[in-house]
Amino acid sequence: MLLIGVFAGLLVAAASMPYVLKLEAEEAGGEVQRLLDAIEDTVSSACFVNDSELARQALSGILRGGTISSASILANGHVMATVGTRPPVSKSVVRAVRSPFFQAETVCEIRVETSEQMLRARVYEATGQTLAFMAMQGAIVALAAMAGVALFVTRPIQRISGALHGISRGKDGVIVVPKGHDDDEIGQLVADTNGMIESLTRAAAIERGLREQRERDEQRLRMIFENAETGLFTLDAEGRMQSWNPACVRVLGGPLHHDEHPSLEDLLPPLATQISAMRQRCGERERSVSEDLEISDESGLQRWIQLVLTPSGGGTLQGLANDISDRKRAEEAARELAVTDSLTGVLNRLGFNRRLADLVSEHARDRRHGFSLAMIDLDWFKQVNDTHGHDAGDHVLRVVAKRLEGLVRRTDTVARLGGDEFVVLLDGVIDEAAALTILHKVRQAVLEPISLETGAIAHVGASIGLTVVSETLCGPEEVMRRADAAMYAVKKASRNDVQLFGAQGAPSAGAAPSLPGATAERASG
Ligand SMILES: Nc1nc2c(ncn2[C@@H]2O[C@H](COP(=O)(O)OP(=O)(O)OP(=O)(O)O)[C@@H](O)[C@H]2O)c(=O)[nH]1
Repeated sequence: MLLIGVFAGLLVAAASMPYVLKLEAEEAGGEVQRLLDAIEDTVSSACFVNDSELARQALSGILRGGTISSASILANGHVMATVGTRPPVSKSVVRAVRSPFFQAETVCEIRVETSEQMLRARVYEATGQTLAFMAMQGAIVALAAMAGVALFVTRPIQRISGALHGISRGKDGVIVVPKGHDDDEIGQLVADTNGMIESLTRAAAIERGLREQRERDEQRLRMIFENAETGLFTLDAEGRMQSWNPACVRVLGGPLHHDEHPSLEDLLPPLATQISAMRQRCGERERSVSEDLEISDESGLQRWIQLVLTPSGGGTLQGLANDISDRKRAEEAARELAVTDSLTGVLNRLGFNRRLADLVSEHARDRRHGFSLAMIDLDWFKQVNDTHGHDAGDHVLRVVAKRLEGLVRRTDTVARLGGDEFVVLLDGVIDEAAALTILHKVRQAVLEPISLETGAIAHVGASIGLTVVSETLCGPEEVMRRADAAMYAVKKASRNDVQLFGAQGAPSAGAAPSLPGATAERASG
C-alpha cells in the first residue's frame, strides 16, 4: 500500500513536468523583463552621454541572478558594452532603450541571452522537489489509508472471519455485528453472512435427513434383495450376470461366484437358444418379456423356471427368476383331474372328446391313419346296485375300467362317459375283423364274475357298438352317433354282444349265445 502511494505520487509528479517547465520558462521571461526594467534608465543615461563604463556596470548587475548568461548594449550600430558569455543554446531578448529626454527617440538597445541549460536545470530542480513532495504526500495518504482500512475494515473482517471459523459443522452459529458497523457495509456483510449460514444450516439438515432416509431405504431394499424368494439379477449389454441375490443361485441352480460373470446361457446351457431369443426380443421391443422354461437338474428332475427380462437402459437388462415347478405340477394335476374320471381313473367325457377330436383331425390330415371306436354300455348293472348297494356298483365300475385298460394297448384310449357307459378308442385299428376280435375279448372280460368286498359275486355284461373310421371322412359327432346306434341295436336285440355299424343283418362274430338276449345282429345308421 505504501509503495503504491509513493509510486502514485511519483507518477503525478512526472505527469506534471511539462507544466512545471512552462511555468519556469514564464518565470524566467518575467525575471528578464524585470531586470531590464531595473537597468533601463541607467542604460538610457549611459547611452545618451555615451558612457560605456556606466553601461557595462549596469549590465554586470543583471548577470548576478544567473537567469541571464550574457548581455550587450548596441548604440549607433556599435557594441557599446558587453558582459558574460553567450551559451551554446540560448534565447535572446531585446529591449529598445529611449532617450531620457525624448521618449520617442531610441538611443540604444539592450540584448540579453538566457541559457536554456540553466532553465532546464531549474526545471529539474523544481520537478525533483515536486516529486519528493508528491511521493511523500502519496506515502502519507497511503499510510493513512492503511490505518483506516486496518481500523475500519480489516479488524472487523478479521473478527467476522474468526467468528466464521468458530462455527463448527452441524452447529447453528450467528456472527455478532462489530461495534459501530450496524448500518454500514460491514454490518450488511454480517447480516448477509448470517442469512447464508442459516440457509446453509437448514440445507445441511435437510440433506442429512435425506441421506439418512436413503440409507434406511437402501438397507430395506438390500434386505428384500437378499431374502427374496424370487431370483433377482442384472445383465450387462453382453448378457453377462452383473449382480444377483441368493435366491437366484437357488432358482438357476448355481453355483455363482462374484468374481465370475457368466451369462444366463452359460448357466442354463439347454435353454441357451430360448434365453438368447428372449434377450433379443427384450432389446428390440424395449419392454419386458416373460417365459416359462422347463429344465432338468443334475439328478434328472424336471423343473420349471419362470424367467422375466426387462430392459434397464443402455442394453442392460434386469431379470426375475422364479421356480414355478410346484405351480406347474399343480396345473398339470388340475389339467389331469379335469379330464379324469374320479371313480375309475380312466379319462372322463371331456378327456375322451379331446382324444377323439385329435384322432379325427389326424385322420382328416392323413386318411391312412384311421381308428375304431367302441361304445360299451354295461348290462344288468342296475341290478348290482339294487342287490349289493351303490358302493358295490362303484367297485364293479372300477373293475370293468381296469379290465378294459388291461386289454388295449397304451396308445389306445379307455374312457367312462358317465353311469355304466364306457368307450374304447383303438388307434390305427381300421380292420373290422381285428376290431371285432378285440371287442369280443373285451365283452368276455367284462362278463367275468366280479368279487365284491362282501364276498358276493356280481355279474355284468357289455353291449358294444363298434364303428371303424378308415377311408371315409367322419366328424366326431358322426363317429359317436354311429357307435351309439350300433350299441343300441345290441341293447335292443339281445345285450352282451358286439355290433359293427353298417353291417346290417350280418351275424356278430364271436357272439355269446349262452347269455340271455345275445344276438348277432348288426346295426344300421
Ligand atoms: N354305483 C354306481 N351306479 C351308478 C353310477 N352312475 C350311474 N349309476 C347307476 O347305473 C344304473 C344304470 O342304469 P341302466 O343302464 O339302466 O342299468 P342296466 O341295468 O345296465 O340296464 P341296461 O343298460 O338296460 O342293461 C343306474 O341305476 C344308475 O343309478 C355310479 O357312478 N355308481
